[in-house]
Amino acid sequence: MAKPVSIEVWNPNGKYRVVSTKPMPGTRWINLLVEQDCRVEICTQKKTILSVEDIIALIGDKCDGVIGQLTEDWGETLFSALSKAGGKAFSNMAVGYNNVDVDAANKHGVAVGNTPGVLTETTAELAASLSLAAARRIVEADEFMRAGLYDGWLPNLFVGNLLKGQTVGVIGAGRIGSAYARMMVEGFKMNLIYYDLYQSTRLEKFVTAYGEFLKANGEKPVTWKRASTMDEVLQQADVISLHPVLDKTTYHLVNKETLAQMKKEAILINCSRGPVIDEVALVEHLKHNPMFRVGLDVFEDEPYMKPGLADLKNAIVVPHIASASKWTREGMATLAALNVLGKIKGYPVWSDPNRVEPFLNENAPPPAASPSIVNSKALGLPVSKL
Ligand SMILES: NC(=O)C1=CN([C@@H]2O[C@H](COP(=O)(O)OP(=O)(O)OC[C@H]3O[C@@H](n4cnc5c(N)ncnc54)[C@H](O)[C@@H]3O)[C@@H](O)[C@H]2O)C=CC1
Ligand SMILES: O=C(O)C(=O)CO
Repeated sequence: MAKPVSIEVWNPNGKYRVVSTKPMPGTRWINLLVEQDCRVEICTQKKTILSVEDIIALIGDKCDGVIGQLTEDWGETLFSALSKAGGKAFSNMAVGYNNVDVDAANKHGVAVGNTPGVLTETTAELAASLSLAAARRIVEADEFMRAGLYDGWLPNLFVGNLLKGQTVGVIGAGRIGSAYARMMVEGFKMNLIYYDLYQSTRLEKFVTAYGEFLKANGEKPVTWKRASTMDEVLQQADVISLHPVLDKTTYHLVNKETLAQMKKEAILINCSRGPVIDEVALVEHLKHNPMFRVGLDVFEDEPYMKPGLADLKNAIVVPHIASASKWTREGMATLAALNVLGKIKGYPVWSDPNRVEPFLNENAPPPAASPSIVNSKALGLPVSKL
């Protein structure tokens, strides 16, 4: 069994043992645990993705809760090990929890936390950055400059797409998809078409109000449309950004057939999860459609890219950094720690995981609750009255 060797310990005499499988940004999360009598053990092993065996070794014989990462496989084996060690809580340091088998957690009575809300704007900003970079061919142009190829202004040099007046398509208009839509509509005066299983009334009201504002100022108003099928978005949008959860319904949502429906010069952005796109089909599509561009933060077989993707000039690729702002990453660590702490202390679960701001205020103690437990109903956990 591969044993993690390198561990940093805070408050060695704490009553509750909480393990974090990775060092996380900031110190507030550590202080909050230590103040509540936790011994905090942080795995500092220099190995990016810990195996199930590594994590079993970390859990050991007695462990009250674990804070883990989206790269780890939290299934039957780990929940069984955690439960045998007396553990009652696990939190992903992520809003997405497709790496977690929630049924297995339910079976072992382990609460599963995630970190919604705190990464909404940061992730949407990266999706917007990729949209702009793809539209204006910024990465290609940067490489051209650094290669010393620029020898003077030319009318046809790196001509890209104007966003103003074009249509932005959002698939999955939840927290992040809606934030991205607002940025693109307000920032670049794009019209919106979106597809989601649920209506996003707030988003629709925002676009309507902004359209009225523009009209009152003598400008062309922006418009919105809720598509009844995803195909409508694919066919009509000039920029399409993917923001759904990853589950059975969204696996390979973008594939050979759906790619063929998109405009030849469309831009496709993915800051959700890699397997939402069939990446082999995408590589083929990019090869045959040089004006089609993509901005990818996530990959089907992370950390790897499918063969050929890295060679394509019409693809911009970044290493899953959409939530990587200091405020967000520190906030994710705080929410993950408070999820675990809340369960250990027997606190109720916060009633609205879309409203986690009170937990992020550095100048006040956090509410006595777990900010977001995804299986709270299945476990019959009490809900906070706050
Ligand atoms: N690249 C990155 O670093 C990050 C990636 N993410 C990913 O983004 C996802 C979304 O996060 P949030 O917006 O906070 O979640 P959310 O739950 O607010 O939004 C997800 C939306 O997807 C919709 N949806 C579900 N199935 C669908 C389907 N078949 N077709 C269309 N829409 C569907 C839901 O109705 C919901 O509105 C996370 O689950 C995570 O996987 C989140 C943060 C950072
Ligand atoms: O929170 C998530 O789901 C992430 O992907 C982290 O960046």
